Amino acid sequence: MSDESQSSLDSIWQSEDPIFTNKELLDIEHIPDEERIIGRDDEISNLANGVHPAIRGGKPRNTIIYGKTGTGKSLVAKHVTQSAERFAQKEGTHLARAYIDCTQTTTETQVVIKLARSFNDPEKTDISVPLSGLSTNAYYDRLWNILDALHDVVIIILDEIDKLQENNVLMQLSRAGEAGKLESCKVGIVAISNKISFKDSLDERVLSSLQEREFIFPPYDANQLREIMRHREDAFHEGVISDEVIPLAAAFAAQEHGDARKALDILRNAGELAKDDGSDLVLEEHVRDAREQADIDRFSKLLQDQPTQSKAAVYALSLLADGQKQEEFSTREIYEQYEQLTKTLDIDSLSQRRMADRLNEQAFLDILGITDRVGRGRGKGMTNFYYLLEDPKVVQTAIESDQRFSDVKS
Ligand SMILES: Nc1ncnc2c1ncn2[C@@H]1O[C@H](COP(=O)(O)OP(=O)(O)OP(=O)(O)O)[C@@H](O)[C@H]1O
Repeated sequence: MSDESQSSLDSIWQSEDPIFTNKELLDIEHIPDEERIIGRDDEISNLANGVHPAIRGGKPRNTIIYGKTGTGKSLVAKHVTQSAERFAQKEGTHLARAYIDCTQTTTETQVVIKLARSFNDPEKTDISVPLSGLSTNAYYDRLWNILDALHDVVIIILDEIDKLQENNVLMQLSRAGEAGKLESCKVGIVAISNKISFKDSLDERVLSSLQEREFIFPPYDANQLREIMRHREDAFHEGVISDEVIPLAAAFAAQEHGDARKALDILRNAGELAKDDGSDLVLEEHVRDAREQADIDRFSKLLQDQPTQSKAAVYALSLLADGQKQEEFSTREIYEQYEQLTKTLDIDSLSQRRMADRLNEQAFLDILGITDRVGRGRGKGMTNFYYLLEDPKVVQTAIESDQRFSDVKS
């Protein structure tokens, strides 16, 4: 390596970040201090009231929290249980908590292993919890023994509980005390879900013990989103974000059902884009670009595991919707576009009916919407009309990240 390139690297390493002083404040995993949590006082005290008995070793009340994505459900659950753990310690109560992300830990056995390992202290119990090799029942036995040996009370947060593949674990955990599995330790569950309909899949007995308390977290309005961001402004150097940045990011996130995650993502990405541009200031244009990038990322993620045929059907709809006033298109209109597209892509063409099935699946994933009404033209019966839930350009860019689609327009 030449001396010249080494010295240019040195100057990069030595330089200070021109935009951020403390970027971690904008990380999604970051749990902010109490004074940075905005607009959730009622939700915090409601949950705390249910957890309260645990401070002195009593059984916390099981709770289900519902609400759309980015409404602070995980944050409030973590904050309240963390604070309870600290307070209980002062009172001499052995309170422990565990957090399970059910999108990652999806089977009954995985959940039990994770809980047993997180509540265990092998030096104090002599109980080992291997990562594999035991039956699910044997893992349960170890979990109950660990809980009785080490803890007066435990609180288990089950985040995105609708992603659990097996509900038996909910039955076991919520009824462990009554069923005589535990001698002294008390168990409280805080279950979190984006979907109210998740209850439909539960056994009556599990449901009645899980939903001793039930809350719905409302979306944030633009004022609250502004405040949430203002309370993280010290992630940036003073004076670096121009005046319009936070209001604009708040307005974008408010359009998206008041999602705080989205607001903070836009703010962080706008800072990154400003840095990449070599700009000393974060400007309105960076916020606009960050928003578009956030939408593309979200859509790419939604679509990444979808089969090519499903992407082709959605892409056909996006081509129709692009640059037109008309927003909804009938199955027939989309199918004509889809057939041309499959020729360009050199892939098989499904029947109209099977293509429509693919579109219907995408509605389930929140990629598009469907209305059914009388079709255009005379003598038409009821037919489905489809519309995109995102700007067609964003949808196209997201799908074009799949190599097969990258050359369609050229
Ligand atoms: N009231 C709030 N004050 C400050 N920051 C917040 C607030 N609500 C949410 N946030 C921040 O927004 C991000 C998303 O919040 P959180 O993960 O709690 O949402 P959620 O409702 O659990 O969403 P999901 O259902 O997608 O998991 C986190 O970074 C969190 O710190």
